[in-house]
Amino acid sequence: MAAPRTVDEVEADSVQMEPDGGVKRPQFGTRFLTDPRQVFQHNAWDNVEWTDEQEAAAKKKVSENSQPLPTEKQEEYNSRANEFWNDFYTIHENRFFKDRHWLFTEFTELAPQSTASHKCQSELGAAEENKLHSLVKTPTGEFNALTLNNKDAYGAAATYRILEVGCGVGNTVFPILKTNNDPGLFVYCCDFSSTAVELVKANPDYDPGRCLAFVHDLSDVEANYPFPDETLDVIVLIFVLSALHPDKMQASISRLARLLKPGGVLLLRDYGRYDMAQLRFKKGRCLSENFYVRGDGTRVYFFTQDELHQLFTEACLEKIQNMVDRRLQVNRGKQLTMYRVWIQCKYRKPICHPGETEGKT
Ligand SMILES: C[S@@+](CC[C@H](N)C(=O)[O-])C[C@H]1O[C@@H](n2cnc3c(N)ncnc32)[C@H](O)[C@@H]1O
Repeated sequence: MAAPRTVDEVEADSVQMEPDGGVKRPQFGTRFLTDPRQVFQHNAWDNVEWTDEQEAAAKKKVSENSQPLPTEKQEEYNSRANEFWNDFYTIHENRFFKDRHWLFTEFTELAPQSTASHKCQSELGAAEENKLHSLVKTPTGEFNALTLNNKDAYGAAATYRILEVGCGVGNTVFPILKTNNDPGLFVYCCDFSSTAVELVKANPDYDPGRCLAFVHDLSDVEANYPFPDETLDVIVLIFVLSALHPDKMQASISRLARLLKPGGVLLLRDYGRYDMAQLRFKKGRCLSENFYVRGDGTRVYFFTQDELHQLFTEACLEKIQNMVDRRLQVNRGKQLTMYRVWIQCKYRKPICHPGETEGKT
């Protein structure tokens, strides 16, 4: 039986969401705690500096709880990973994660009239056109039925294509569809939990003319996507890469990089090393270094900025942003302080101009 997660573990930044839930919230990193006596005056403080003692205590806590579980147990969590997430969504349905309202201030690529995209479109020209026409032919396997039944749902005519991987019940997808009114927008979203994908499709805001949700395992790098390589403007990974086994991360990111157009961007927000959620793990939950299994069987890794940089650059993507967000969240009612550590990255697939590669080895 899955143990319920506490709301403190919610990655959704729900605690610091603006009261109006609107999209005009300030960017992260703008509210600083200068007077410690004011700590309970706001829900959250940005760019909190950790003391050396705090860092050392975190390191000690992590090393105390780093005895890995036996191989058989590890194998079970690996092979049944999607079942544990199915159970999670069967219990919580769409009530656990909150809509990501910070998306548009942090990732302007998701907002309407993103200039990067349209520049990208015009630069691609004829080669891109050819790819568009192959959109409805390419998919195989489970996508064949979809192709035959619902050709328009593939976004063949779109001018701006976003893919969200590990979309859960749509807390990123639906805000994008609601906020971004670009008529050329098409949003693909996938998750390896069929329960989550069913919940996305059952949402009244799910519009097959603008969106396609499908079951897909990110770590299965041989599996097809319902569109060809080099056709996406944006890929979004929100707290999903951390759910993969560390051994699968590199191949998965490299596979995703192939889907991006030249000039397309990959956006990520995920757990950072020594986040409160990591420090709360007790003995017997560690799978390997900085990788844990929760009470409900779902897994989570805690990244450093360097590790993510390595994964993206190895996939031939170039850095636009790689920042750590150290936030002090405050539960004013309970007078509790919680130190959160998240990492936010933007990496771009380089645009290779004709002749640029000549002479390079
Ligand atoms: C922490 S939740 C985040 C959900 C969503 N991105 C959001 O922000 O609300 C992680 C999601 O990743 C999905 N996931 C985990 N491993 C995956 C994999 N190998 N392939 C596809 N989805 C995966 C889970 O089913 C879950 O929906």
